[in-house]
Amino acid sequence: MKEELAILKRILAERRSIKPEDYSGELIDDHFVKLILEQANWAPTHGYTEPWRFVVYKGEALNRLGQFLATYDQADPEAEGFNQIRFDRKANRPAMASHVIGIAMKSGTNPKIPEIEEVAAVAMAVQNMWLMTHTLGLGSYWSTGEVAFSEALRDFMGFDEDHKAMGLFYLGKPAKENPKGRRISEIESKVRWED
Ligand SMILES: Cc1cc2nc3c(=O)[nH]c(=O)nc-3n(C[C@H](O)[C@H](O)[C@H](O)COP(=O)(O)O)c2cc1C
Repeated sequence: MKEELAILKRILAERRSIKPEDYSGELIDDHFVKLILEQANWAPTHGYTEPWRFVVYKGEALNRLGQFLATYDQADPEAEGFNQIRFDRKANRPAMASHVIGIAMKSGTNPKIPEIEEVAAVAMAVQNMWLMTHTLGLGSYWSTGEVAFSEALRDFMGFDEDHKAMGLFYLGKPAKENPKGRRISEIESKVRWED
């Protein structure tokens, strides 16, 4: 038990956000991606709604995703202020990863389960994936920003109006050691006990 506790504490504290710029470019075997996704499915939900939905992008699909992200950011190359360098950076970023997992939430139909609970459940599924990637020695991070929750991303991912897009989960082999974690304040400053 003591050993399990030490391992769990270490995994939770040492999981880091590792971005595509810090991936080696090596590909991860799909088998590991499936392992990661299986653990996402163990996230808890209220009422077994299991609202998480994913699309895995790999290979050429990463370039299609990049084109979508760059075009969402700057649709018109003829527009004043169009920045080609920025466009290319956005377009090329997904292909720096081995896989990118598109995250969506399927809206529930049970009025007793408000959307905030479904969002929380999807976030727990993502945390499961994040802990898995870290434990497998892989790098990952949840990328959001304006596009993450857009109908445009939902449509690009091929989900209908019953779904909400919730961003992208980048996956790759880290090129270097994970950075040290940082938190702004101690847990004590965020907790009040009442007795
Ligand atoms: C819901 C969510 C969305 C995030 N979106 C972004 C993002 O768009 N860009 C980014 O650089 N990091 C994003 N992150 C990662 C955070 O920057 C990161 O978790 C934070 O800096 C703490 O670092 P750590 O994950 O290594 O502990 C997101 C994290 C969460 C939980």
